[in-house]
Amino acid sequence: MHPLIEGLKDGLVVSCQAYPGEPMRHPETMAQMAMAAELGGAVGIRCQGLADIAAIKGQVKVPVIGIWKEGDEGIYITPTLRHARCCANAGADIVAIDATRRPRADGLTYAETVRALHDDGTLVMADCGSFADAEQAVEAGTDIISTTLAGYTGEREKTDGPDLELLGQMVDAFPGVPVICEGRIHTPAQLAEVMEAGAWAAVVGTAITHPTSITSWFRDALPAR
Ligand SMILES: CC(=O)N[C@H](C=O)[C@@H](O)[C@H](O)[C@H](O)COP(=O)(O)O
Repeated sequence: MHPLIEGLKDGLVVSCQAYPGEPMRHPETMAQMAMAAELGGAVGIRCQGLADIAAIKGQVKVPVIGIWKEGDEGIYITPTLRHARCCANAGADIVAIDATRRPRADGLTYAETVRALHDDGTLVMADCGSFADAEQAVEAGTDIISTTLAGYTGEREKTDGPDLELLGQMVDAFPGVPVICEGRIHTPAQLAEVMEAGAWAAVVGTAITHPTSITSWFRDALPAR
């Protein structure tokens, strides 16, 4: 296994993303967020967009998992080989890509995309939405598989917390392949649960780095006014 992936074992990766139109959507702000997460013990940073990848890579020592989102429906997480190569060129140590079985905009199959990235020497993380996606990703020799898209592609119910069932299926079926649990881990207790379920590492985003969502969780606990 690549030492960089070995280094993520039993660790917390923090996803630092601000969405289009949001006040914190600025590479310097995201780099500050990433540095703060690193100080808190993150073993890796996941981030979005070429400017953020470059800014964060210049500031943190831990590995950077880069994605490039284009739109917000269909295949939008690093949708093509070109997007993935740009992430790698911007400095990402690992590039996460959509690993669903849906047709890709550049006409390449998922396996062809992974092959081209491996030929470049790029490590690939498969953002899966179902067990069948994970099977395809493993067959293609992907370096890391994850539950990132569970609940977002219509194949799995959107669970309140992390999709523990899918995580368990992936861990059982693919021993030897690092499985990252990502998506809706909102509390330290949930993080402990996914690690106990066999996750190689976990990615937490919203609950650490999205103050607008966190504020709304607290606001929703207030009495009606
Ligand atoms: C589905 C999708 O587009 N997920 C994105 C992938 O990068 C991000 O919006 C999430 O914040 C990230 O996966 C971390 O998950 P959570 O924020 O739930 O901890």
